[in-house]
Amino acid sequence: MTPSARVQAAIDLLDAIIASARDGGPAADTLIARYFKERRYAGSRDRRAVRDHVYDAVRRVAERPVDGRAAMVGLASERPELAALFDGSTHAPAPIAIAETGAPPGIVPAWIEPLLAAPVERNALLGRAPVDLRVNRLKATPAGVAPCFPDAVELAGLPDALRLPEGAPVEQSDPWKQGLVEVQDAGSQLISAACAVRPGMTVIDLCAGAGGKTLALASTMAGKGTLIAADTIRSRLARLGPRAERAGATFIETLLLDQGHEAGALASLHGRADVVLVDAPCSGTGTWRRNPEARWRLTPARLDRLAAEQARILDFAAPLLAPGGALVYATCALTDREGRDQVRAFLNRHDGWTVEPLTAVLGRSHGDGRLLTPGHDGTDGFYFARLRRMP
Ligand SMILES: C[S@@+](CC[C@H](N)C(=O)[O-])C[C@H]1O[C@@H](n2cnc3c(N)ncnc32)[C@H](O)[C@@H]1O
Repeated sequence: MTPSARVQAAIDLLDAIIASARDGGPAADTLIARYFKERRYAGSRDRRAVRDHVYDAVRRVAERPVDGRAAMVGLASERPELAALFDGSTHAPAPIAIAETGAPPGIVPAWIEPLLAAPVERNALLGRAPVDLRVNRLKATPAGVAPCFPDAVELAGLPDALRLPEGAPVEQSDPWKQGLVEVQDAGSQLISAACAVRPGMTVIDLCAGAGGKTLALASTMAGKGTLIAADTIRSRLARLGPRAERAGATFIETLLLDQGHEAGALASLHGRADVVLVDAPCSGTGTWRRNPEARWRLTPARLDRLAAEQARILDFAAPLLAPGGALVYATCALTDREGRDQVRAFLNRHDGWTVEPLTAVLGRSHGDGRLLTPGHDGTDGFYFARLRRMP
């Protein structure tokens, strides 16, 4: 592909990404993979160049652009060498008209800006994310694994964490293939640690997804006790199976819930759990550095639906706790509505609960819980709180 044809390919892909964000379709990574599967003539350098154009354009724009050309023309307005590739030659984009300015730059969509928690450093939301590893204590120790990753640095206060530079190809390494390590953001590791699980406990990970945090809980529980991973999406829970096998976490049970009718499947667990983790579905505002196009997907109506769902999940989670048990609420969201205010509203709706102060190495105290941000902590953004059901 010529350099100009790569720019046109990026424009075509951006068109697809914009439509998908508007209509709730597949993620950008999936669309890019599909695009190149159908275009075998593109070599690895073409693919890398097109992908870089696409993500540079996505990262640069906060509001969903009208089309892919507007996104790329906006990027070209800051890069003369890119603007020169709009030359109208075969497979190239048409020249940029004098009045054509492209999509304006921005970090946070204007409507979300006032909803973000006040301490959030807006400028750091689109920074580069490192690769964090969690050592799986079921199979390894940090001291045993560290020599396999000479570039890794330890993270103070997170004894099982190792940090590698952005893009490190961990999944090709033997320790990953053998289940000695998992890729997991340090913020997620901190939330699992806030659950303070111990071997022998009964623990429910109520929004387990593909089990990132379930596996961390399994590691701390040393394979002893009851650990239930529940979710409403079968395909996500199915991804936990092979991961758990690789990690040697064979004691995990999975529970598929029926959206809107969760209470039935959970009835036999009422009053039994020592710890319930609610890692709720959320706006993902804390993970924009990994999914920058998520900014183009979120709408006020979607945020309303998410906030209502978070409250509903908390309400059916609460009866699962044994007296004295701990409910840990977490979201990778940085809006107060989904974090601080959601926890306060739960405490206002339910009698018999107390807040447990969290003294983590990272984050800041915010409302009844803790706020982690990319700018302050170098992790993805999270809000989490630990609540205890009074005995
Ligand atoms: C933030 S993700 C969980 C990520 C996961 N805990 C991890 O660490 O990888 C939220 C999950 O909640 C699930 N979910 C959505 N509504 C739910 C409900 N009503 N009950 C249980 N899980 C739900 C979603 O399918 C999604 O997998």
